[in-house]
Amino acid sequence: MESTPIALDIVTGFLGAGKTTLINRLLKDPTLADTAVIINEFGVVSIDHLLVEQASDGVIELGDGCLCCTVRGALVDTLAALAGRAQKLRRVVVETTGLADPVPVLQAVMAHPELSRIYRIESVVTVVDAVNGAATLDAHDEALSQVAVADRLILTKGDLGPEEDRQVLIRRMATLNPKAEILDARAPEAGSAAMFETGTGTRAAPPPAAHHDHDHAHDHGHHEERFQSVSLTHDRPMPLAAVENFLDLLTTQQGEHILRIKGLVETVEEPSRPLLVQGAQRLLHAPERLSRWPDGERGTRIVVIGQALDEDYVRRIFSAFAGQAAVDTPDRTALEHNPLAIPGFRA
Ligand SMILES: Nc1nc2c(ncn2[C@@H]2O[C@H](COP(=O)(O)OP(=O)(O)OP(=O)(O)O)[C@@H](O)[C@H]2O)c(=O)[nH]1
Repeated sequence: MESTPIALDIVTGFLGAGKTTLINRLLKDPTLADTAVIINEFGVVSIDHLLVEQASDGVIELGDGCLCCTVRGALVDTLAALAGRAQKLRRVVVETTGLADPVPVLQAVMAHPELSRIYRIESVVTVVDAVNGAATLDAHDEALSQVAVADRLILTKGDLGPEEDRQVLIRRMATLNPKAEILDARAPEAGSAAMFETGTGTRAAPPPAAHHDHDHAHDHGHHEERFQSVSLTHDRPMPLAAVENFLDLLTTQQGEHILRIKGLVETVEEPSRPLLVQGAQRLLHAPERLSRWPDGERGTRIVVIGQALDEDYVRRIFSAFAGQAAVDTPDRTALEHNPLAIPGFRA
């Protein structure tokens, strides 16, 4: 007798749109108890998996690189291993990086003789941020593709921006993908298993790519080359004010190049409780205090992902605020007093 296939759901959406936040809500839904979550990250310092609030054995982190490019093989291996191991597993949720195109991910599973038998692709859920969504769709083909292939579109951050802009974005999303249901992240279904249940049963085939008619690999090319990921680390506590000033200066000076900021900071004020800092494009979210260090390891680790980002400048201002003044780098006091004192500063 054939056993029931495991539901496979893809949660995608541009950098910082709110994928992890949504998955954390989902994991609290009791009907999702037999669910494994696979997380793929872009950037050498891994933070995402630390932020998914679940016993670590339910959450699997895939290595550095983009799921639709370098780590596709790792996903296939992970899915095969999960199927072999877990008798009770009913659903696997894959959170892609913000830059991934979900189509090649679906194709990899469906083209695999073994996996296509074990897994039933249930849905592609794309998260869109109401504040940055319009600008993101204008600037990044990846985001257009993610919206176009979705079964469900979840609109986040409706609490942050004007309702009028949100309505314009909803109309645009509906034009890009008339078949997908659009749900506000505040709706109860958005944080439950119902989000994945599209009512259409097994997808017969992966959806067509948004608007490319040429080879995927050539289309969006190599994310590792087009986007930079800068990892900043510091092993001593930093004053809260220094962290805030660093983030302010970073977004003021490099804002147009920044796609994502995410990090855990050890502060002088409360070293035992890490400060979670987050930003998406120019939007800096209010920092959050976590109750403990997720992996027990203290120290600051911040990832900045950008396009045409001035990496050297980012490192210099971080060093200055972290009190690691390098030769030629003014110290924090001088910077706070006069940010223009940074060597290489460009308006
Ligand atoms: N106010 C508000 N903030 C939100 C909402 N959804 C997400 N955020 C915040 O947005 C920031 C980014 O959210 P994440 O869930 O980490 O985004 P992500 O898509 O997983 O990010 P990447 O994995 O880096 O691409 C965090 O600071 C969240 O708290 C929302 O609906 N409202």
